[in-house]
Amino acid sequence: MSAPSTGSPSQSTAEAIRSTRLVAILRGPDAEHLAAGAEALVDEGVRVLEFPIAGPEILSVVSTVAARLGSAAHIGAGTVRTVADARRALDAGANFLVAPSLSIPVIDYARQRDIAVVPGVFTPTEIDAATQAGAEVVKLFPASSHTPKFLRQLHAPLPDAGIMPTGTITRDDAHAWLNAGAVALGVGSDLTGDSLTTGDLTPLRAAARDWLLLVTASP
Ligand SMILES: O=C[C@H](O)COP(=O)(O)O
Repeated sequence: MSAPSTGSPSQSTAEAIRSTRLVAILRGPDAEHLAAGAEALVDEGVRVLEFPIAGPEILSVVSTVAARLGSAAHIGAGTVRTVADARRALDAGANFLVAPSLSIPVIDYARQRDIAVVPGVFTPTEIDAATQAGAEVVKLFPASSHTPKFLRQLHAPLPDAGIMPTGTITRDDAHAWLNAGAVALGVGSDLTGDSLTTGDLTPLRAAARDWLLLVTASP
Protein backbone atom coordinates (compact mmCIF):
# COMPACT_ATOMS: atom_id res chain seq x y z
CA MET A 1 0.00 0.00 0.00
CA SER A 2 1.38 3.42 -0.91
CA ALA A 3 0.95 6.82 0.67
CA PRO A 4 -0.94 9.30 -1.51
CA SER A 5 1.50 10.91 -3.92
CA THR A 6 -0.54 13.59 -5.60
CA GLY A 7 1.00 17.00 -6.05
CA SER A 8 4.11 18.24 -4.29
CA PRO A 9 5.60 16.51 -1.23
CA SER A 10 4.11 19.11 1.10
CA GLN A 11 0.66 18.81 -0.49
CA SER A 12 0.88 15.03 -0.40
CA THR A 13 1.49 15.03 3.35
CA ALA A 14 -1.20 17.63 4.05
CA GLU A 15 -3.66 15.59 2.00
CA ALA A 16 -2.69 12.43 3.86
CA ILE A 17 -3.30 14.13 7.21
CA ARG A 18 -6.65 15.48 6.06
CA SER A 19 -7.80 12.26 4.39
CA THR A 20 -6.70 9.80 7.08
CA ARG A 21 -7.58 12.21 9.93
CA LEU A 22 -5.07 10.62 12.27
CA VAL A 23 -1.47 11.46 13.13
CA ALA A 24 0.03 8.79 15.38
CA ILE A 25 2.57 10.18 17.85
CA LEU A 26 5.24 7.70 18.92
CA ARG A 27 7.33 8.36 22.02
CA GLY A 28 9.44 5.96 24.00
CA PRO A 29 12.89 5.18 25.32
CA ASP A 30 13.67 2.22 23.07
CA ALA A 31 14.56 2.80 19.41
CA GLU A 32 13.78 -0.77 18.37
CA HIS A 33 10.37 -0.67 20.05
CA LEU A 34 9.62 2.66 18.36
CA ALA A 35 10.56 1.31 14.94
CA ALA A 36 8.61 -1.91 15.50
CA GLY A 37 5.61 0.09 16.75
CA ALA A 38 5.73 2.27 13.63
CA GLU A 39 5.75 -0.77 11.37
CA ALA A 40 2.84 -2.32 13.26
CA LEU A 41 0.79 0.88 12.97
CA VAL A 42 1.43 1.09 9.23
CA ASP A 43 0.58 -2.59 8.89
CA GLU A 44 -2.77 -1.82 10.55
CA GLY A 45 -3.41 1.05 8.12
CA VAL A 46 -2.12 4.17 9.88
CA ARG A 47 -0.43 6.36 7.27
CA VAL A 48 0.93 9.40 9.13
CA LEU A 49 3.38 9.03 12.03
CA GLU A 50 5.20 11.58 14.16
CA PHE A 51 8.27 11.04 16.30
CA PRO A 52 8.88 13.89 18.76
CA ILE A 53 12.63 14.45 18.62
CA ALA A 54 13.92 14.30 22.16
CA GLY A 55 17.52 13.72 21.10
CA PRO A 56 19.78 12.40 18.33
CA GLU A 57 18.66 8.83 18.96
CA ILE A 58 15.14 9.74 17.84
CA LEU A 59 16.51 11.19 14.60
CA SER A 60 18.14 7.85 13.99
CA VAL A 61 14.74 6.19 14.53
CA VAL A 62 13.27 8.62 11.98
CA SER A 63 15.99 7.60 9.50
CA THR A 64 15.44 3.90 10.11
CA VAL A 65 11.66 4.07 9.90
CA ALA A 66 11.65 6.35 6.85
CA ALA A 67 14.01 3.97 5.04
CA ARG A 68 12.09 0.84 6.06
CA LEU A 69 8.61 2.14 5.28
CA GLY A 70 9.41 4.16 2.17
CA SER A 71 6.25 5.49 0.55
CA ALA A 72 3.95 3.42 2.77
CA ALA A 73 3.77 6.23 5.33
CA HIS A 74 4.49 9.88 5.97
CA ILE A 75 7.13 10.11 8.71
CA GLY A 76 7.19 13.34 10.68
CA ALA A 77 9.59 14.78 13.20
CA GLY A 78 7.94 16.47 16.17
CA THR A 79 9.11 19.09 18.66
CA VAL A 80 10.79 21.01 15.83
CA ARG A 81 11.18 24.47 17.34
CA THR A 82 13.98 26.01 15.28
CA VAL A 83 15.29 26.05 11.73
CA ALA A 84 18.31 24.07 12.96
CA ASP A 85 15.94 21.39 14.35
CA ALA A 86 14.09 21.38 11.02
CA ARG A 87 17.30 20.97 9.02
CA ARG A 88 18.43 18.05 11.20
CA ALA A 89 15.03 16.38 10.93
CA LEU A 90 14.92 16.66 7.14
CA ASP A 91 18.52 15.47 6.85
CA ALA A 92 17.48 12.42 8.88
CA GLY A 93 14.75 11.65 6.35
CA ALA A 94 11.64 13.15 7.91
CA ASN A 95 8.83 13.84 5.42
CA PHE A 96 7.21 16.58 7.48
CA LEU A 97 7.64 18.68 10.61
CA VAL A 98 5.48 19.21 13.70
CA ALA A 99 6.05 21.75 16.46
CA PRO A 100 4.56 22.52 19.86
CA SER A 101 4.78 26.25 19.10
CA LEU A 102 4.63 28.74 16.24
CA SER A 103 7.83 29.72 14.45
CA ILE A 104 7.41 31.65 11.21
CA PRO A 105 11.08 30.98 10.26
CA VAL A 106 10.42 27.22 10.55
CA ILE A 107 7.33 27.56 8.34
CA ASP A 108 9.32 29.59 5.79
CA TYR A 109 12.11 27.03 5.82
CA ALA A 110 9.70 24.12 5.36
CA ARG A 111 8.05 25.91 2.46
CA GLN A 112 11.44 26.49 0.80
CA ARG A 113 12.08 22.74 1.08
CA ASP A 114 8.51 21.90 -0.05
CA ILE A 115 7.88 20.01 3.19
CA ALA A 116 4.65 20.14 5.16
CA VAL A 117 4.87 21.76 8.56
CA VAL A 118 2.30 21.54 11.34
CA PRO A 119 3.03 24.36 13.79
CA GLY A 120 1.70 24.43 17.33
CA VAL A 121 -0.97 27.06 17.98
CA PHE A 122 -3.21 27.97 20.90
CA THR A 123 -5.02 31.23 20.05
CA PRO A 124 -7.01 32.53 17.05
CA THR A 125 -4.15 34.96 16.36
CA GLU A 126 -1.63 32.13 16.21
CA ILE A 127 -3.93 29.95 14.09
CA ASP A 128 -4.38 32.77 11.60
CA ALA A 129 -0.70 33.72 11.56
CA ALA A 130 0.34 30.11 10.91
CA THR A 131 -2.30 29.62 8.22
CA GLN A 132 -1.42 32.84 6.45
CA ALA A 133 2.27 31.89 6.59
CA GLY A 134 1.41 28.73 4.63
CA ALA A 135 0.67 25.98 7.15
CA GLU A 136 -2.13 23.85 5.68
CA VAL A 137 -2.64 22.09 9.01
CA VAL A 138 -1.98 23.53 12.48
CA LYS A 139 -1.69 21.66 15.75
CA LEU A 140 -4.06 23.01 18.41
CA PHE A 141 -1.99 22.30 21.50
CA PRO A 142 -2.63 21.47 24.23
CA ALA A 143 -6.13 20.62 23.06
CA SER A 144 -7.02 19.48 26.57
CA SER A 145 -7.05 23.16 27.53
CA HIS A 146 -9.65 23.91 24.85
CA THR A 147 -13.04 22.44 23.96
CA PRO A 148 -14.73 21.32 20.74
CA LYS A 149 -16.99 24.36 21.16
CA PHE A 150 -13.92 26.63 20.93
CA LEU A 151 -12.96 24.91 17.67
CA ARG A 152 -16.46 25.20 16.23
CA GLN A 153 -16.51 28.93 16.95
CA LEU A 154 -13.30 29.46 14.97
CA HIS A 155 -14.74 28.21 11.71
CA ALA A 156 -16.71 31.28 10.65
CA PRO A 157 -13.85 33.77 11.11
CA LEU A 158 -11.05 31.37 10.09
CA PRO A 159 -12.60 29.06 7.46
CA ASP A 160 -9.32 28.16 5.77
CA ALA A 161 -7.53 26.95 8.91
CA GLY A 162 -6.96 23.19 9.07
CA ILE A 163 -6.98 22.50 12.78
CA MET A 164 -5.61 19.31 14.33
CA PRO A 165 -6.27 19.10 18.08
CA THR A 166 -3.45 17.34 19.89
CA GLY A 167 -2.69 16.61 23.53
CA THR A 168 -4.49 14.01 25.64
CA ILE A 169 -6.98 13.22 22.87
CA THR A 170 -8.80 9.96 23.61
CA ARG A 171 -11.24 7.66 21.85
CA ASP A 172 -13.93 9.09 24.16
CA ASP A 173 -13.61 12.66 22.90
CA ALA A 174 -12.42 12.09 19.32
CA HIS A 175 -15.89 12.20 17.79
CA ALA A 176 -16.66 15.54 19.47
CA TRP A 177 -13.51 17.12 18.05
CA LEU A 178 -14.05 15.76 14.54
CA ASN A 179 -17.70 16.77 14.63
CA ALA A 180 -16.61 20.29 15.62
CA GLY A 181 -14.51 20.53 12.45
CA ALA A 182 -11.09 19.15 13.34
CA VAL A 183 -9.39 18.09 10.09
CA ALA A 184 -7.41 15.42 11.97
CA LEU A 185 -6.34 14.41 15.46
CA GLY A 186 -2.83 14.02 16.84
CA VAL A 187 -2.87 11.02 19.17
CA GLY A 188 -0.12 9.62 21.36
CA SER A 189 -0.86 7.76 24.57
CA ASP A 190 -4.40 6.68 23.74
CA LEU A 191 -3.07 4.91 20.66
CA THR A 192 0.25 3.53 21.83
CA GLY A 193 -0.52 2.83 25.52
CA ASP A 194 2.64 1.36 27.00
CA SER A 195 3.38 -0.80 23.95
CA LEU A 196 6.41 1.26 22.97
CA THR A 197 7.89 0.71 26.43
CA THR A 198 7.05 -2.94 26.91
CA GLY A 199 7.45 -4.02 23.30
CA ASP A 200 4.11 -5.86 23.40
CA LEU A 201 2.46 -4.55 20.24
CA THR A 202 -0.85 -6.40 20.60
CA PRO A 203 -2.61 -3.55 22.48
CA LEU A 204 -1.17 -0.99 20.05
CA ARG A 205 -2.53 -2.95 17.08
CA ALA A 206 -5.96 -3.22 18.72
CA ALA A 207 -5.99 0.52 19.50
CA ALA A 208 -4.97 1.33 15.91
CA ARG A 209 -7.92 -0.68 14.59
CA ASP A 210 -10.26 1.12 17.01
CA TRP A 211 -8.92 4.51 15.98
CA LEU A 212 -9.13 3.85 12.25
CA LEU A 213 -12.76 2.75 12.60
CA LEU A 214 -13.51 5.79 14.73
CA VAL A 215 -12.02 8.41 12.40
CA THR A 216 -13.65 6.74 9.41
CA ALA A 217 -17.07 6.66 11.07
CA SER A 218 -17.02 10.24 12.40
CA PRO A 219 -18.68 12.93 10.25
O1 LIG B 1 2.55 16.58 21.07
C1 LIG B 1 1.64 16.27 21.79
C2 LIG B 1 1.61 15.13 22.67
O2 LIG B 1 2.81 14.44 22.59
C3 LIG B 1 0.44 14.26 22.39
O3 LIG B 1 0.53 13.07 23.10
P1 LIG B 1 -0.69 12.51 23.96
O4 LIG B 1 -1.79 12.15 23.01
O5 LIG B 1 -0.11 11.35 24.65
O6 LIG B 1 -1.11 13.63 24.91
